[in-house]
Amino acid sequence: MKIEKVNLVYFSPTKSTKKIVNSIAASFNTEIVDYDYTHKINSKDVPSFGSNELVIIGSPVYGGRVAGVAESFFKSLKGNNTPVVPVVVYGNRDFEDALLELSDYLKENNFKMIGAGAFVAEHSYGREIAGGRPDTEDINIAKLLGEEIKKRLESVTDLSEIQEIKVSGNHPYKERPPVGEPWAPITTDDCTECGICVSACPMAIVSPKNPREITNSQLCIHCCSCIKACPYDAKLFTAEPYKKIKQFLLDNCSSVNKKPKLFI
Ligand SMILES: Cc1cc2nc3c(=O)[nH]c(=O)nc-3n(C[C@H](O)[C@H](O)[C@H](O)COP(=O)(O)O)c2cc1C
Repeated sequence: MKIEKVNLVYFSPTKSTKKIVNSIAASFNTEIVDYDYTHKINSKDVPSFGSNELVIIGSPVYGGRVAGVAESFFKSLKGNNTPVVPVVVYGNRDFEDALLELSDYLKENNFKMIGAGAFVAEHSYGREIAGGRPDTEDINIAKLLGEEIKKRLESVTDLSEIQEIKVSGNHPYKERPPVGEPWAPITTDDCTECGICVSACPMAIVSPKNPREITNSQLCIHCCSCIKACPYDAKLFTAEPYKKIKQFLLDNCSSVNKKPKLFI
């Protein structure tokens, strides 16, 4: 069957998910439409897709699930017997139920899953955990997934000829952590007020007037986009919950680097 367009739809505060979905699309020599929803995840303006389009949908894994702030967005995407490749990107701990969850939302909305993947990237919480990922090997594996999907689509005349894919994960999904006391990054004296963090924050809570200030800590999703974007390393987390998670990650997830997992 002929694919007229490839759509990339993703939420990616620290840009690893963006890299992976772009690499999967690399082998398609057709129109590629980039729907980067990182800075408009609460938008009601959500695209719907036709049966001759391929959609590659990506989310980071937060707590073994699809990023919570993006859940409603992913649920609102509409297909029309549209081939889809759901992708989750995780920081070398585990992706648990995230890929199953994402694929469930898409199947409920008239998408047909023809391939899927869970990829590893540097953990948002620090370079010590899977630093440098996705690396060349990860990118090549993402490209390979794209090539495989392309071949599969080209080899059939109708989507019904492609067997639906099963991914790993459990029902009910892992519970999201309870909402505790809010915590947000602090700013050190190295801040030059350049404002890069203002544009990096997907929740728009770094004050444009004073980038040292977080306007609403309750909205902080701890994605680390401001921390990673700062050229002066002037933003960091010092809160206790962060320290605990970071220590856990250093103790358990920093020595053995996991491989991407493809479902094709
Ligand atoms: C709040 C939060 C929770 C996370 N939970 C997990 C997790 O459960 N398992 C894991 O391996 N990585 C986890 N990570 C790491 C991210 O999934 C990983 O860094 C991912 O590459 C981020 O995607 P992005 O670069 O597209 O923003 C978490 C990161 C954050 C910020």
